[in-house]
Amino acid sequence: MTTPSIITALTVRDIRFPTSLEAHGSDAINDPDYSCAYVILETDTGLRGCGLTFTIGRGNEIVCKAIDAYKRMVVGTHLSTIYGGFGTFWHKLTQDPQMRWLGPEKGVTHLAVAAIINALWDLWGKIENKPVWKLLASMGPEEIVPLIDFQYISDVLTPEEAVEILKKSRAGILEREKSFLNSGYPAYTTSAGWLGYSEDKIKRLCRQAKDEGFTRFKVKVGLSKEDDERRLALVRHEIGDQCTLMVDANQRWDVQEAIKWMKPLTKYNLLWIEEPTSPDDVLGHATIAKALAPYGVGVATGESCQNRVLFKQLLQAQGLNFCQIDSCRLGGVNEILAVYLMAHKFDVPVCPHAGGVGLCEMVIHLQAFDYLGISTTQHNRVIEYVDHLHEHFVNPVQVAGGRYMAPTAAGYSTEMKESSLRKYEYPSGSEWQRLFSEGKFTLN
Ligand SMILES: C[C@H](O)[C@@H](O)CC(=O)C(=O)O
Ligand SMILES: [Mg+2]
Repeated sequence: MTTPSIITALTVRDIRFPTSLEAHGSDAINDPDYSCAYVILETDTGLRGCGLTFTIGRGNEIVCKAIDAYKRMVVGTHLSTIYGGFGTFWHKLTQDPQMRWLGPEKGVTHLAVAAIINALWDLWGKIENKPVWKLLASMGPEEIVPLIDFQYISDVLTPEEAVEILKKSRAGILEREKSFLNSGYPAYTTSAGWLGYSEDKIKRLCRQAKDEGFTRFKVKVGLSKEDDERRLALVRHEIGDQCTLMVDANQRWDVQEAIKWMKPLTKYNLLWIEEPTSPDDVLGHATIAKALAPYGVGVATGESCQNRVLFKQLLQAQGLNFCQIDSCRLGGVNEILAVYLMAHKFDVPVCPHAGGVGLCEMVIHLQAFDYLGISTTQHNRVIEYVDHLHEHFVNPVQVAGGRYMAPTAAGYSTEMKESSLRKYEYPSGSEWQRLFSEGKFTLN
C-alpha cells in the first residue's frame, strides 16, 4: 500500500436512525433518534478515515455545520504534521483563536472536533494496518505522551508523570494482550433497561441477556418513584441476586432530590447511580457520593462531561467512583487518554459510556488500551453494551458471553456501510423519505 501523505478532502454527513419509534435509548430526560455527524477524510492515495460524533437527532445538522467550519484546518494538511505532532494538532483545532469562543472545549464545537479526531485515528490505524487499541499498545510512553494536550490539567498530571505511569504499566503488556485476544473484556447491558420499554419487554430482554451470558445490567430511573420501584423489583427478580445492577438518572434530579430518591432504591443492591444531577455540578456529585457511600452505592458520570478539565475536578472532589469516558463527548482519543491517566492516578476505575450509535465500536479500543497499558487490570471495570445499530458498521463490535471480543480489523471500527449512509442520511435518505410519507415523522 502506498502510504498517503496529505488529507485531500473532508466530507460530513448527517446520519439519523428513528430509534424513538420503539423507545430504544429512552430515559428520564432523552427521547432519542440515535444520530451521528459522520466524517469521511480522503487522502492523496485514496485511503479513507471515517469518524463520528454522537447526537440524539435534532441539532445533528448544527454539529455537521461545525465540522464544516473546521475543514480549513484539516484539508491540505500533511499527515506528518498531524501524526508527527498529534497533541499540537489537537491543540490547534481546539484553541483556534476564533472558534474557541464557541466553547472553549465544550458543546457543539468539541463534538465536531471529536468527529474529526476519531476519523484521523481510524485513518492512522488503517495506515499502520492495526486496530487502534493495538496501535496505541505498540507505542512507547514517549510516543503516547505527545498525543496529549496537558493544558489546564498539569496541576494534577504532568507529561513527566504520564511517562512514568506508562513506563510502569508496560510490564506484562504482552501477557495482557494475549489474555485480551483470548477472552476479550467484560460488558454490561443497558438494552433491557430503557425507560420507555414495557414491563413484559424488560422481562423478556433480561432473560435473553442472561441467556447470552450477561451478568451485569443497567436500568433507567428518575421519572416516577413508584415506577422505579416496580421496574427495579422486576429486574432484580428476573436477574437474581448474584447479578450486578446499576441505575441511570440522566441528570434528572437536583442534589438533595437525588439523595432522597435514591435511598429507598438502595435495597436493590445497586453498584452505581449514574448521572444523578447536572454533569456540570462537580460539588453536587461529591455531596451525592458522600451521602450514598454508607449504602454501598457509587456515583458514575462522564457521558456528558465536557472535557478533561471537568473530569479533573470530579476526580479531585471525589465526585465520582466510576469514570465514564465517552468516545465522542470528549475531543476524541487524544483527550480521552488524558482522562484515563488522571483516573488511574486517582485510582478510579474507568467504565466507558456506550449508549448510542457507534460508541460500542470505539470504546472497546480505548478500554483495551487501558487494560494493556494504563491500569493493567479489568478489576471493577466494565464496558457498556447496547444492542442497537451495529449492523450499519463495516466492522461491527462483537460481543459473546457478556464480553466484548477484541477488534481485529485495522482502524477504529467507525466505518459505516455506504448502503446505510444512503438509507439514513437526513432528510434525503430513503428510510427518512418513507417515514415522512407515512406520517411517522415530520421534517423539522
Ligand atoms: C439518550 C441515550 O440513550 C442515553 O440514555 C444513554 C445513556 O445514558 C447510557 O447509555 O448510559
Ligand atoms: Mg447514561
